[in-house]
Amino acid sequence: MAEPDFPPAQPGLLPVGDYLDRILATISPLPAFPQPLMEALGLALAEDVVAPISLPSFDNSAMDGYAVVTEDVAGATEDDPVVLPVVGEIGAGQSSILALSPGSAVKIMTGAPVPAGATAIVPYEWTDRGVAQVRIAQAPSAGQHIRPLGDDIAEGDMLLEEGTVLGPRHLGMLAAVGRATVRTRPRPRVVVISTGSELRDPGTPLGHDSIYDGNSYLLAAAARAAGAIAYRVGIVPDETHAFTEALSDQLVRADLVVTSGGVSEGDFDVVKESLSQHGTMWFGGVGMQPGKPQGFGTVGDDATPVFTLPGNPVSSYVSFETFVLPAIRRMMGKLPYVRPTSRARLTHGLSSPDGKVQMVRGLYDSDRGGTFVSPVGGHGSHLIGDLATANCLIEVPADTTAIAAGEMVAIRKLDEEF
Ligand SMILES: Nc1nc2c(c(=O)[nH]1)N[C@H]1C(S)=C(S)[C@@H](COP(=O)(O)OP(=O)(O)OC[C@H]3O[C@@H](n4cnc5c(N)ncnc54)[C@H](O)[C@@H]3O)O[C@H]1N2
Ligand code: MOO
Repeated sequence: MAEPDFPPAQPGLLPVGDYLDRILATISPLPAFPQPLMEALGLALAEDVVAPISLPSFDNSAMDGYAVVTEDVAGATEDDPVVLPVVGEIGAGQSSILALSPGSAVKIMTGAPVPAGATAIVPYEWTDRGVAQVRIAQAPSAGQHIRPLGDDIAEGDMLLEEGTVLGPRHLGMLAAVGRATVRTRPRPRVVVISTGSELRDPGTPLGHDSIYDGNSYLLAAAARAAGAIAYRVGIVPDETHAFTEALSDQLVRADLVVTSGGVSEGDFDVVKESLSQHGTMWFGGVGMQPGKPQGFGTVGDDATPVFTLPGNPVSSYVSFETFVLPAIRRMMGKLPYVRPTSRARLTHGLSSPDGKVQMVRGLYDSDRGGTFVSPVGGHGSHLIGDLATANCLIEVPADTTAIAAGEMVAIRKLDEEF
């Protein structure tokens, strides 16, 4: 990874776009290597794939029937059928009969190689299905039901360009042309650590002063949904040595680390305290609400990128969406890095702080009249119930303080593949 290039502690808020640009300039795509096809599902190709063979790789029959010479059966009708001797049978996977002599027919199955000299296939339905000889009651056109060599793919064709994200149909085609492996960028291993002495694991008793650790699940699930391999490390208490130890233990298996909590101004903000010693870590305010307090840098011998996200659940999630998701996609070589925006009509007016991009949780719905979006819940960054109801973020620009109902806004659809 490159050295992060951030301004020294600056008085104002760093604009969202500047912060993201600096993050992406620090992150490098992971080295590519050949992977078996089934491991490559959802990964970006790191090579151009050229067809090593043609498909079909030989002329073959599209029907179960008889291979014939078209001229021999040109006059065949229901009332005046043509009768030909059947000189053999070819199944799929058999090339026992290499050539057909005029005046005869060969039984042939779907997918079987068409013998040289045959110019059409007569389907069973046009015949009496004879074994020693066959009665043909309809004339095929030249080439009928023959799938010619190279009809689909020609050897040397460009099949898939570098950067293509491989889906089931791509993998099917790669296998069909004989590729067992493809060079792809692997899934980054993302370690998620949540900090806070008030946190408890779901399924354990809750004290009157404790809360369940929702964030490590939220962030690890978001990392997995983004294509990463997510390791959810349990809770680390607000103690500097505990955090430092947990981090150094985890670095061996991490391509990227995400922490939650401990980055604002509190007396127990251990993440900031522990990592501030690192020359490459930047902590500061970003012009976004929720998600103002942020930290990013690289740590350890391998310069592993670390994102320290704010602890409020909605802030953590919005920060992940805005900064970590693009970093994971860059590591995977998946373009675009940033989730695209689309337009929707606002059903209710909303207000927004001046000088910060506001990420409002929204619920969109599309019908023939267009896409409409309603803000969900309030501004509070603790409102995880509302976050779970939302299916998009409404992005309000930093210089906009109010938007009236009926106006068009930019939304990011959270559950859509891109
Ligand atoms: N004096 C100031 N106080 C705060 C400021 C500020 O500028 N000056 N910024 C506020 C903003 S904005 C945010 S966001 C939070 C960020 O705080 P931290 O990152 O230090 O997070 P914590 O204090 O540890 O926790 C905040 C909040 O979130 C809850 N939390 C934490 N971790 C989890 C988790 N894993 N699962 C569920 N909930 C979690 C935690 O209990 C707190 O309620 O700081 C503001 N304060
Ligand atoms: O910016 Mo904090 O992230 O509002 O809640």
